[in-house]
Amino acid sequence: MRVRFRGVEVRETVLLHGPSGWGEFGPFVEYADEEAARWLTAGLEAAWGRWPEPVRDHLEVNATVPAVRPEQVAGVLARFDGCRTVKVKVAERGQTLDNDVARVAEVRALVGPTVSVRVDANAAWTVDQAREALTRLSAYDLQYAEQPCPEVADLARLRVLLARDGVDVPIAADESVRRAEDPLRVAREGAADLIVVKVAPLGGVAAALEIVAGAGLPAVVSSALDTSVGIAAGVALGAALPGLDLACGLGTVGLLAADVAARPLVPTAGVLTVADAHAVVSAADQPGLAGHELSGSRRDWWLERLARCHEVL
Ligand SMILES: O=C(O)CCC(=O)C1=CC=C[C@@H](O)[C@@H]1C(=O)O
Ligand SMILES: [Mg+2]
Repeated sequence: MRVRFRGVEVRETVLLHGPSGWGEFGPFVEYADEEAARWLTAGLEAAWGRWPEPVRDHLEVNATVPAVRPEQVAGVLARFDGCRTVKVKVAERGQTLDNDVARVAEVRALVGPTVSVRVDANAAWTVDQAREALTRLSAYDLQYAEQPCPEVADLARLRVLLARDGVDVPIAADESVRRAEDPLRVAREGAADLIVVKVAPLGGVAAALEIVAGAGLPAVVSSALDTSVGIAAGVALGAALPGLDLACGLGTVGLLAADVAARPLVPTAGVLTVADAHAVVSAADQPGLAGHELSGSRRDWWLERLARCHEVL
C-alpha cells in the first residue's frame, strides 16, 4: 500500500487463471476460512464462470481518502483523475473526531461545493459517538455515512435520532451486508438508506446482484482492496446492476504501490470502462505478477489457505 488502509500496509492476494480468464482470491489475512471461502467462490466465478450481460459501458468512480493527515489529502486526491465523488475514511483507531473533522474539512476545501463527499467509519462508533460525529461532519455536506456503527439495530436507531435532530446524513450499510449472516436484514429493518456491495465478500457477481435485488435499496459497488483483476469483477457487477446512480468505490488500485495488470484499472476522467475491465480479465498474462510473486512461507500460507477454503465450498 502507498499509505496504510484499514490497518493493511502490505496487501497479499492470489490470482487464479481459468478458461474465462483471471480471478482473484484475496481475503484479508485475519478472516477465518468460512468467510474467506466466499472470496474463493467469487474468484472461481471470474476464472471459470460467466458474468451477466452489462447494461452500461462505464461506471463513475469515487476517490478514496484513507485516514491521513490533512496535509496529505491533496497528494491522495491527485491520484484520482476527474472523480466527482470522494469517500473519506473516519473513526480510525488511535485518532480523534477532531482529526476526522480536519480531514473532511480539507477535502471539502480542496474539491469545492459541487463534488459529493461521503465518509466511512467502518463500524467504529457507538450510536452516541456517531450522532455527535455526523452532526459535526454534516457541516461539510455529506452524501452519506457508511457503516457508522456495527449493529443493524444501532444503524436503525441512529437514523431515527439524526432525523429527530434534523441532521440530513443518509446511512449506508457495508459490513452489515458483506459480513452478515443475513445480508438482507439491514433492508428489512429499515436500518439503511442504501447498501454497499462488494463482489468478493459476497461470493461473486451473481450473488451480489441477488442481494441488491432482494434489498430493494440503491446500491454502490465498492472494492475489497483488490488488484485490477478483482476490480474488473466489481466493474462487471456495477455494469450489470439495473439501477446505479452513485459513484462506485472501485478506484482503489491507485492506493496500491504496484498492480499486476499491464494497464491498471484506475479511473480516467472519473470513470472505469467495461471494455478496460474485460481486457484485464481476458489478458493472456498479467505482467506485474513476475515482479510481485510471494515466496517461501507466505506463499505456502496462501496455498494452504486456498486449499482449506476449497474444502469449505
Ligand atoms: O469504497 C471505497 O471507496 C474503497 C474501498 C473501501 O473503502 C474498502 C475496501 C476494502 C475494505 C474496507 O475496509 C473498505 C470499506 O470499508 O469500504
Ligand atoms: Mg466500508
